Amino acid sequence: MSGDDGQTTESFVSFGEQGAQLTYGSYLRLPDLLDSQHLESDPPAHDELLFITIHQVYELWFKQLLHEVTAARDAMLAGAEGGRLWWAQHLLARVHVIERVLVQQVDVLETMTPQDFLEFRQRLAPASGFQSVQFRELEFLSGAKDPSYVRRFRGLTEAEEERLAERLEEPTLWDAFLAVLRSVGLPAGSDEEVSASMRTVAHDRDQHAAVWALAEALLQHDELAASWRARHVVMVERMIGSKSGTGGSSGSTYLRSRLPLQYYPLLWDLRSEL
Ligand code: HEM
Ligand SMILES: N[C@@H](CC(=O)c1ccccc1NC=O)C(=O)O
Repeated sequence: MSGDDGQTTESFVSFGEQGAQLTYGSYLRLPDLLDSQHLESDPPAHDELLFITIHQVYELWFKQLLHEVTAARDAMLAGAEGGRLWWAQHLLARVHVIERVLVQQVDVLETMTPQDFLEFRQRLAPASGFQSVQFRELEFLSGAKDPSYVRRFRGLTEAEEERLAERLEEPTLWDAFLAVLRSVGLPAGSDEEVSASMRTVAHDRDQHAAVWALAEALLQHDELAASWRARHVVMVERMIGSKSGTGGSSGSTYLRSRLPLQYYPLLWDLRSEL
């Protein structure tokens, strides 16, 4: 801004300010966000705020991951001729960074001792992470569709039930990858065909650089999901040992049974065939 004396003075210049005045707090809906931590314990257990905050942060990142993985899937479904494989790859690279944050975030919750967790743990039953709809949506969208998880959910709202049913219907990231293979003329009708096509891709990276890069990005996503499961179960054993879970499962025994899950077994098998 130029004053009468010709000197430029520091001032807050408004730009693009139209209609209602946006503020930091109103844009980010902070009144709602910061009023969403309600403790169950009474008198309040000191560590329950951390427990709630961590879970809410996870759910926000799950929402972001669903947004990114869905867009990557759609870009891949259009095949190589869609011209957006670079975009899928770009988004999957972001997905990996977020997933690393999710694994590292366990460290924060692990600063809680088992004694401090037990101050409010009994108040949580029958709630449990098992009921995280977005976590299950991510598994389904990635390729691990298992309708039995929907049947085991308790207390789903109608909207949540619909979201899960839709995820069971719609194409997965793996379906989208098969569309990419077909779009470059590689057969992907059966597992054997997919494996043979992947050997072709792996042995001719000059020709198939984009497809190979996407396969590696899927494998990275799979590996990071496995890292989260492994990190979570170790934290669980540190917190509750071999006790059963508030969600009614055997606890760490159940969680360990999920460690071998692979979203893309054919991409892992390929390693033995190269
Ligand atoms: C003190 C910390 C934690 C403990 C002791 C714990 C314990 C457990 C247990 C025992 C289960 C098995 C289900 C049950 O019977 O309850 C479970 C499942 C689960 N938890 Fe946690 N958890 C903790 C923190 C977290 C955090 C921070 C998240 C992040 C969202 C999370 C997400 C999940 C998910 C998604 C499942 C379902 C896993 C599956 O079905 O494969 N948990 N947890
Ligand atoms: N299932 C845990 C409790 C727990 O961690 C939890 C409880 C309510 C909402 C989310 C949770 N997080 C992960 O399971 C337990 O058995 O101690």
